[in-house]
Amino acid sequence: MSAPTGSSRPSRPLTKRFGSWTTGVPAGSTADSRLLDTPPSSDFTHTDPWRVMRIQSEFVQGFDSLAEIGPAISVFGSARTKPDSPHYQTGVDVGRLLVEAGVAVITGGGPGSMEAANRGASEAGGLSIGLGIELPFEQGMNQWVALGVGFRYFFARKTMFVKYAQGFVVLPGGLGTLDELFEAMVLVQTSKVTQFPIVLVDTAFWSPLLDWIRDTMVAEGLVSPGDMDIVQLADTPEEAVSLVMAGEAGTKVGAVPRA
Ligand SMILES: C/C(=C\CNc1ncnc2c1ncn2[C@@H]1O[C@H](COP(=O)(O)O)[C@@H](O)[C@H]1O)CO
Repeated sequence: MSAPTGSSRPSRPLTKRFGSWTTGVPAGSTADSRLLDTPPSSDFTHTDPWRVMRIQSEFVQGFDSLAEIGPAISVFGSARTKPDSPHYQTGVDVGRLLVEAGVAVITGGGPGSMEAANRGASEAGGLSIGLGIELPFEQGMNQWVALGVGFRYFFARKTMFVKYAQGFVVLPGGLGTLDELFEAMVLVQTSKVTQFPIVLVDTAFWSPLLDWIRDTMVAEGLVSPGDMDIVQLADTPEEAVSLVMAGEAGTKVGAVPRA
């Protein structure tokens, strides 16, 4: 029997995901991946314009949910950090100190360092926010999130991390953390955001990356020497929070204030 095609495709059960109803999808597939993948046939292409409505709804939901959170700092870091890791305790302390400094804490809402920062914020009685992401393997929001917003699309979610935060604290992490860090660095480098401190926690972890940027990218003229000032290094939660709250790093001379 041949595989069903086009509109004859069997319907799938409805599944509740992140507060909105969606049709179930094959394992390993997400809305993000289906949008970005090359379509197997032209039938599929015709559904892309309608996805704009879904994408739009993510921005509307995000803007609506976060409009009144007040000052906030986004905290990034590994989803794989274990609770007994020193990085986890650093995340807890960063979350707590940010709340004590008077700001809300925004994370990706997942496990590891995200959970740690949400936990610190929550235990300190502050606003603990998680911006969850639909992943092929189901992953709920961590238990320390008080205000959770779910996203299907990484790009919509990333907009929220920047738009609703006045700075970033970045704990040790992997590719996801690097993606978020470099997005923020490029936004400052290109003056898309101003007065946006980005603080990397743990000099030993981040120095090899910064050395490579300086010794290779700057040396080859691919990055300006001044761009190294976009990020600052810290070794303790106190230092990280002090730097991010000072809010001066990454300021681009002549740039217009953020709208
Ligand atoms: C890997 C595992 C779960 C992943 N769950 C995630 N939930 C929410 N946000 C995530 C998740 N994974 C990555 N992110 C985002 O990227 C950053 C961490 O990525 P890294 O590669 O671990 O550095 C983080 O800031 C999130 O925004 C199972 O444990």
